[in-house]
Amino acid sequence: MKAFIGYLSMSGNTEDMANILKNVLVSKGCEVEMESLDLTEVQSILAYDCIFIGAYTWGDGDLPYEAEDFFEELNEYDLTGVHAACFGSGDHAYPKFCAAVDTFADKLNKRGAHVFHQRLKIELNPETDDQILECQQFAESVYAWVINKKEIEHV
Ligand SMILES: Cc1cc2nc3c(=O)[nH]c(=O)nc-3n(C[C@H](O)[C@H](O)[C@H](O)COP(=O)(O)O)c2cc1C
Repeated sequence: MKAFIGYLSMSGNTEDMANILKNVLVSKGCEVEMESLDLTEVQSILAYDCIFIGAYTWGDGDLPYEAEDFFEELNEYDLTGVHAACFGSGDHAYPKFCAAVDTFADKLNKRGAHVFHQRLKIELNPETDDQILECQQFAESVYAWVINKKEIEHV
């Protein structure tokens, strides 16, 4: 399976999540490409078996500024057949916890992608054993979901 992980991270928390996801996927034998979302063109990620989109939340539940071009570009594509999963770090001190994760999941869904039902939201840095496990289990669940769906589609 080929996976793409695109993320935005200002202080490294979402990036640490992305690295945990990557390590699990690599351990499953996946080929993983990872890059900052402000460098990503939507066209270039359509061929992956699964795309992971990660972002921290800014302002009052807003997307990071650097995510806006990618987010707008999604409007130009039909994502039918694309498998996607969303993740990000946030802070419960703000009223709209990890709202950027939902904004991305909703947009991908509207553009026709299959979006994994669970959204991975971590408080600040994934540093406790429970938080790390949650990230690892998320990657494993998404992996199993994609493999399962692709097998069904190919029957
Ligand atoms: C000005 C500002 C606004 C923020 N707004 C939100 C918010 O609305 N919701 C949220 O969950 N976190 C919010 N955060 C917290 C960040 O999302 C959090 O610190 C996150 O861990 C940063 O991730 P990063 O290290 O990947 O950049 C805000 C942080 C700052 C500095």
